[in-house]
Amino acid sequence: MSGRTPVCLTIATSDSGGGAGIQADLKAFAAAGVHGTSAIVGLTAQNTVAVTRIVQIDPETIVEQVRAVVEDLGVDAVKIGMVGTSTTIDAVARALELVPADVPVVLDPVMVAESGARLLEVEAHRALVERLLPRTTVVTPNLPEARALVGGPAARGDARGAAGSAGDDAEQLAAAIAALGPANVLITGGHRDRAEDLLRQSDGTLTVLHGERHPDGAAHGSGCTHSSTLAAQLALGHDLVSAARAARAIAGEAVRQGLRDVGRGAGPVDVLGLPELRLRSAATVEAVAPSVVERVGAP
Ligand SMILES: Nc1ncnc2c1ncn2[C@@H]1O[C@H](COP(=O)(O)OP(=O)(O)OP(=O)(O)O)[C@@H](O)[C@H]1O
Ligand SMILES: Cc1ncc(COP(=O)(O)O)c(N)n1
Repeated sequence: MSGRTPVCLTIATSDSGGGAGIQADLKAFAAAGVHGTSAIVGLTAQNTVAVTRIVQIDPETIVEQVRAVVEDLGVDAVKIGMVGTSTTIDAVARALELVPADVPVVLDPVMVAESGARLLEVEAHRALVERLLPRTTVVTPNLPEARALVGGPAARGDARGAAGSAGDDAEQLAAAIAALGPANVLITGGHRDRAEDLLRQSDGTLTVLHGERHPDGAAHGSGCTHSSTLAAQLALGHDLVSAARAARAIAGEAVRQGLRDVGRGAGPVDVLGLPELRLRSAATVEAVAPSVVERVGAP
């Protein structure tokens, strides 16, 4: 990577609760030390308990956001998150034509929220597979999303109930997804017993990314944080295996230190280490305050 600050672009949807989506992506970019930009394709009225409204942004505005970023700032890696509908997927596919072909694209095929709400219309599955997967450098489904990509049931409850074990079908699923066009497939392990990720590279090489599982952490936004960190690591010039290891480690840590005291449902991950930041900013304020405080007049 040259001396220029790397730029990452997230093409995704806003989470008003700040745990997932665009908000999680920009935090993950900042935590990785890259400049984050965004093309917002939709809005959710969402908190840690429910998603109560979803609105799509019009297709031309989606394309224009990507154009504005690409033409001026340049883009070193793209992350795609919740896209919602086939109309939006079509706009995202058109927007990707503005991104140079050698720029890596990480696709997190978001389908169902942690709180259970459906985030990708069922009839949009096909568009996602046909329009986005062929331009994808790494697709990062969790186990239920992996099953849905190859035509299985999409409901998160299905896979939560059948949380994977050593004998689950991640390897076969990764091979079947690879046949749909993405260069590499990374099946994330949040819904498996051991929180292991499985990376299948374009040459068929399989790598298991181990890490501690944090059952008592807070995981709303773990997938968004993972895929954005992966994109940022690629933008920084790291090879895919190193980037995937870093994404696994950082997402796991963000779950471990997740904000269980925020919201009544599944709390948001914390990729920045907010308690530590709070201490540091208090110390900074302490350090600069004497130089800016001037007492004028009598009490
Ligand atoms: N409880 C956990 N402990 C440790 N690591 C975790 C845990 N849950 C998820 N991870 C890690 O976080 C990353 C994201 O995985 P996950 O399977 O949760 O994605 P996801 O289901 O797509 O997330 P989301 O529901 O936010 O879209 C992976 O690297 C995974 O191993
Ligand atoms: C806008 C948006 N994007 C992605 C997710 C998935 O994240 P999670 O499964 O952790 O709820 C979400 N809930 N909302």
